Amino acid sequence: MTDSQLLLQVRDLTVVIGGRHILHGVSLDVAAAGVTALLGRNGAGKTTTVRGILGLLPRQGSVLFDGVETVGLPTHTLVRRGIGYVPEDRGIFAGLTVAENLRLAERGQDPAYGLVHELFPELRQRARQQAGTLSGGQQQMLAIGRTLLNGNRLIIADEPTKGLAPRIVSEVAVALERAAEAVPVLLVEQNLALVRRLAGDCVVLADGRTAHTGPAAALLADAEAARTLLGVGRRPTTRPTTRERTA
Ligand SMILES: Nc1ncnc2c1ncn2[C@@H]1O[C@H](COP(=O)(O)OP(=O)(O)OP(=O)(O)O)[C@@H](O)[C@H]1O
Repeated sequence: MTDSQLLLQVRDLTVVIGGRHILHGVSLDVAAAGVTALLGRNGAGKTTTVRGILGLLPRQGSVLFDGVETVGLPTHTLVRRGIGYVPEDRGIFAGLTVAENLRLAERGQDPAYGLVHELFPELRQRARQQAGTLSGGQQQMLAIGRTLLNGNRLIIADEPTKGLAPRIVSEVAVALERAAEAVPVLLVEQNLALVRRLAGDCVVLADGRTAHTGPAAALLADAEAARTLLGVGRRPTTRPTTRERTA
């Protein structure tokens, strides 16, 4: 991929919290279109990477967004430059209506309600509903829709399907698919079926480092690599069969 096809280039991102190195030099690229998945076992450093990219944690290294260095810039500047964030807890206001949640997210003169309602008609239909009474999938639509209001150029979504029932996961998959048609997405995700469906490239972290980068489909088709890097699938049995044991 050429540099011009890359929207985000992270190099040697290091995060130290309370004297402990959490990230030891993460490097990753996010393509200027589609979904790039950020994968890894629990505790590998995915959320810390996202928070480091956004400047929510003190970090060192380089984060180029559209070719411009952003390490050293405050989070609000990054947000103004066009990075939308869907945090793990969704960050919506449960006591406010859908319309109020969207209004609070407005920035600038011309919020893109047309795009948001085109992608997520339910948000228009449920404009007056309290956000806390939406289903988990609808809440994710609201959280994602909110990031599309402001002409963002990249959406970072942190485990949007975590804790959701399978039926709701499919709703969120559709929401992400629709969003990614409009804006590139960096998706932190543990649900590999969803990754297979949505992601072009993937980056795998292990122990605060980049352990693998490449096409998501190739990694997920390689059972041994998926097991080693992601801890999924069963180890091939090495125990002798009954016949071998009794021979
Ligand atoms: N504020 C903090 N203080 C100390 N240690 C932290 C802090 N935040 C994260 N860690 C540690 O850093 C490591 C990486 O955490 P992180 O949440 O980034 O992993 P993750 O890959 O997102 O995991 P999960 O899939 O479980 O959400 C873990 O060992 C975690 O305990």
